[in-house]
Amino acid sequence: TPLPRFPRDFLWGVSTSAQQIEGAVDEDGRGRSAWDAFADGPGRIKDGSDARVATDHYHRYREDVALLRGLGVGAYRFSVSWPRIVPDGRGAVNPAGLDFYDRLVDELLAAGVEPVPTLFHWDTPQALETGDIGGSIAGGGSVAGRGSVAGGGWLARETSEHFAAYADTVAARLGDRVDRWITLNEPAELTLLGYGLGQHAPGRRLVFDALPAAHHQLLGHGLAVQALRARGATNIGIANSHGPTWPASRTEADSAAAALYDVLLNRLFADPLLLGRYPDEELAALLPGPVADDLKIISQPLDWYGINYYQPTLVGAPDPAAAGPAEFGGISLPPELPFAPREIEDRPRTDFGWPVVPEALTELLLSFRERYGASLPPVLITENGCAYDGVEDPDRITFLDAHLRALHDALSAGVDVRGYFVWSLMDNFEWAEGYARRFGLVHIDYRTLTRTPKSSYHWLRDTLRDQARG
Ligand SMILES: O=C(O)[C@H](O)[C@@H](O)[C@H](O)[C@H](O)CO
Repeated sequence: TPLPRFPRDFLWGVSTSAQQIEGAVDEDGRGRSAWDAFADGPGRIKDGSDARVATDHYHRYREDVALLRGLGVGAYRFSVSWPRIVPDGRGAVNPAGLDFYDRLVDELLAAGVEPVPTLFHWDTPQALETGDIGGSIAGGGSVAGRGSVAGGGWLARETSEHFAAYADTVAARLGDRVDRWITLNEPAELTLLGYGLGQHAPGRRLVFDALPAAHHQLLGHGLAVQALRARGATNIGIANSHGPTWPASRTEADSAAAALYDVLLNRLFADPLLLGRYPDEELAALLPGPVADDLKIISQPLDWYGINYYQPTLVGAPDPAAAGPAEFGGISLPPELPFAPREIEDRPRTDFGWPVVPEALTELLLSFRERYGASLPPVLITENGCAYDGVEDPDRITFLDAHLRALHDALSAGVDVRGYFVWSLMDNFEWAEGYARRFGLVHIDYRTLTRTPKSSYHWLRDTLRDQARG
């Protein structure tokens, strides 16, 4: 059966991020990012690769914009590379970096595709992580004539302020042509995987001592909103990762574990923005700085709220009888974590092993309306997608079709959702998984960098044509 009809002004788009597609990491004055440094660490990336070339989008962006035009989407969510614009994360701006996004934005507008930049998608300038300035060097320490300052990346409050200064620089250059802005991508994942478990850059395994990185990202978001508004922006959102948390059983232990997981992965990153408070007093007490004042900055009203949805999480209490530390998604969890994610059974799985649960997207949106009510601005699904191999990808078509129906169910139930962005336009560098996981609508041959639209690309093009016919 054909897809239900979405509103005429529904925003259809696709998403990517700079570190995952651009390549050209040493070109035109770009500084080093935390992911450049992380990928240089042996065994950090499963297939031993790095993002030095990725899909070479930096040189092939015209071809990629032509693929967007061919798809018929109304918008393209990409990210701006902070180290390409401000190589050391603070101080000197790199004009050649801004020139690249000028060219990309002009190419998009000429193709009738709205540019939707994310200011930060995990590629923290390495100099902010290590404190080295004047040419980031892996491993920290200062070299004569180069100097060093407090490092620590998002563990450091300064990084929030440097982020706002960078946001202002980008808005000053692109604000005349960009209407819709995204401050951060998934602060929850960066906090958990980058600072908590060490699975992602910068590779810190601080467990609960990672919490300051959460607060400083949210503060950076708030300060960036102020900077964008000061430049006249009127259409600002964030792209937060969310998914329902299901208790593994009705036992008190499992319910408590699931509730804590939901606080740490969902509510810790939504409540401060939408309710102006942290979901838990004890947790808030662990955070550095004038939290109450910071919350005023963090909770400035947004014009819309972005949700990245992939899957629900089944959570139970750690199994005391378990032989070793709990594992989840190939990540060994620190024993002090009072919860353990469990595998969701009896569901189809993507080639990444993720369960396919479209109805959980409906559940998530209804629960958000329930919890945040009038504090929830219009919603955009800023990412949804799946990893499957092959140019012929019927499973991806089935996945997208089912999630669009689930989204339409939430719309019909009155949730104010205004758009949907597929992750991703093309296969790309899937972080610690390297190039082994393919999320694209367009296949990339990493030897020749040839782009080949997959059957899902054609399906989405026809679907959008059909929707436009109305
Ligand atoms: O959600 C994320 O983790 C990121 O935003 C993307 O960069 C990922 O590549 C995608 O989600 C697939 O995992």
